[in-house]
Amino acid sequence: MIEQLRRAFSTIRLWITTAFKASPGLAVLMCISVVLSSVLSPLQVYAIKLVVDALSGHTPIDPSAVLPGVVLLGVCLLVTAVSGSFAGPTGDTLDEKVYWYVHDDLLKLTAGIPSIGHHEDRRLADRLALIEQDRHQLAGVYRMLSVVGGVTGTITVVAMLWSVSPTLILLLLLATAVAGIQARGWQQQRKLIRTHEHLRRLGTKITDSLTEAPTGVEVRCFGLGHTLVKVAADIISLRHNRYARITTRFARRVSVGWVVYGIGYAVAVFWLLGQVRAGAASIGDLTLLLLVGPQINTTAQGMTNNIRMVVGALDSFGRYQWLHDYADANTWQQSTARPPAVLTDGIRFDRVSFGYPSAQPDGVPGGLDRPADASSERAAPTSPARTGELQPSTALALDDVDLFLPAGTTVAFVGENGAGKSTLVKLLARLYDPTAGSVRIDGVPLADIDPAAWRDRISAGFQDFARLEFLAADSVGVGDLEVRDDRGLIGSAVAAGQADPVIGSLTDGLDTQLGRRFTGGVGLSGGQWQRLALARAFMRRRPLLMLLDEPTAALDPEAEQAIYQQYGETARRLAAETGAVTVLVSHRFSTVRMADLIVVVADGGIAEIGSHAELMLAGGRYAELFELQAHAYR
Ligand SMILES: Nc1ncnc2c1ncn2[C@@H]1O[C@H](COP(=O)(O)OP(=O)(O)OP(=O)(O)O)[C@@H](O)[C@H]1O
Repeated sequence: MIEQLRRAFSTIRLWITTAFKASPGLAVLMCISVVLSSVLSPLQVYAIKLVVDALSGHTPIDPSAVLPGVVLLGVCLLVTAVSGSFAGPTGDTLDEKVYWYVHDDLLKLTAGIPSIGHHEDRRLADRLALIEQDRHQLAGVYRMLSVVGGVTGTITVVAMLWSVSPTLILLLLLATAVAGIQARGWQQQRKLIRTHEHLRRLGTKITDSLTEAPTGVEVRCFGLGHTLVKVAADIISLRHNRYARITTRFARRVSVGWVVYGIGYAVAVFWLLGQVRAGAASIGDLTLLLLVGPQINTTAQGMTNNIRMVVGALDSFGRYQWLHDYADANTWQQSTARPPAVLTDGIRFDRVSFGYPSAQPDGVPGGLDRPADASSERAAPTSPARTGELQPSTALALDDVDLFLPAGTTVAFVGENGAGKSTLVKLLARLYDPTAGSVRIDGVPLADIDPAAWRDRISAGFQDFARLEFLAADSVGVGDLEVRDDRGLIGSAVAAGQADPVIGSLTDGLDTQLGRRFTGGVGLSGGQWQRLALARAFMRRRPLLMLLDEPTAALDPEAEQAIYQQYGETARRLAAETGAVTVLVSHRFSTVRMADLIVVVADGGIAEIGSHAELMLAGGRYAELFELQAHAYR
């Protein structure tokens, strides 16, 4: 209970502060405008009643009796006109500013998480998408003030109806009941949107695969176009049909409700007319009821809209708060140790087990008829374990691994697809923390080392390399941000990564814009992109760890040979300078055999370990695979 209150309080605080942080001046202006507009509208009606009462039954007309009503009406109209003229543009500008503020904040939150587990977390993806869709809900505190305005407006209408006859309050109650049905429909629509978000994302993803270049080739070769269009349409229409059913059901109920209200209002007018005839009510009272009539249902709808808006905003800000909590729980702030200047002992896996977050039960996307549990929406991720980052997995990619990588050595990981080689590499880069056990750097747990400081001391080349569509110089230079503009170092890295021919083929050399989507941008082949990625990896000057996870898969044999020669030289130099460990993942045994230590990974564990000569002598799995490949090349 206390925890829920604390969360509600921090959500409301986030709601209030967001608009003021995004644009304090505009937020204040909008607050003033909302309060004014909520008070002025009922006041105008009251002013008309004053005028009518002053006029009726008084001949000749007494100007002094009419004056207060006329002055009040004039002031109301003037202030409404002035505040109305700036409210629209001010509100739009504030909405835009809040949207971009939240957008930037979300990017900072997600980019600030040092692990990559959150990229695979369905709950995070759902919430990010919902926040994006609900951006108008986030647009500020002045909407909260409209609730205050709504309450003021309601009290005024109640007072006016009461002044004519307390029985007329029944009209407001009737209108509120109808508006309540409308709000309930809206609530069900929102629930459906929330619980079916994964279907929308799935549909969009399939549609994207039809329009994006990398997938477009296979979609055409396999003639998948029509099938995928149908699958996407089925998924989207499933969500749409459920939504439409709710909309129609509630539209019917609400229409009936307003017809009943209309009849009630007509009865009230005729009843009051009778009262006027009988001298029990004034013409001013009848005028007031006629004028207030349309306001009764606007007030009732305003009231329910306000409740709906508050609930919606609390929902959106709850999600926004959840993301803040998620990021806080995953920043690894407690990791403050510095990596060693040089590696003297080595890197040790100490009883390491690991399961991917997406292999957690909660990470499995809901099936078409099994939407995500909406009740989990508001639960706060108070610790990494609750975010799914470190929960024990049902499917372990690594199971109780003990492994030592001595300082100054080159170590090769070999094994079948899915054995766990890349997972070992990811743990070494601390892209995830182990589920159990620890990775130690010269005896210090990697989990205690500042992730940014550790990444500064590693260099990496991956099979799934990034195609950074920047200027060619930047695409390489960002490999070490501190020296990203140093053309001398970039030139050496380009040479080491065998990317000279790539840069040489570009019209403006290093100053060429990469990426066909940019004006004057140049498209590269897969192998050319990979050479730039390798050059980027060579930007790091004193790494303690070089990670090469099949980094040459897209290269021609000549370039691959040259690259490994280069890596061999760099590994020897670094081993002498920093005691660096070079880790190589490869399926090519001609490359693997050069390593000091070969680790055969199988089923998430270590099957064999030793030098090429030792493993060949042992005649186990490595020797078998080596012979198989050597035979194929003979
Ligand atoms: N992001 C992920 N989410 C869930 N499971 C994953 C993820 N990445 C890998 N796995 C699973 O973890 C296990 C080990 O995968 P890993 O990528 O480490 O294998 P690998 O030995 O590098 O294979 P390959 O030679 O094909 O690259 C596999 O069962 C794989 O399906």
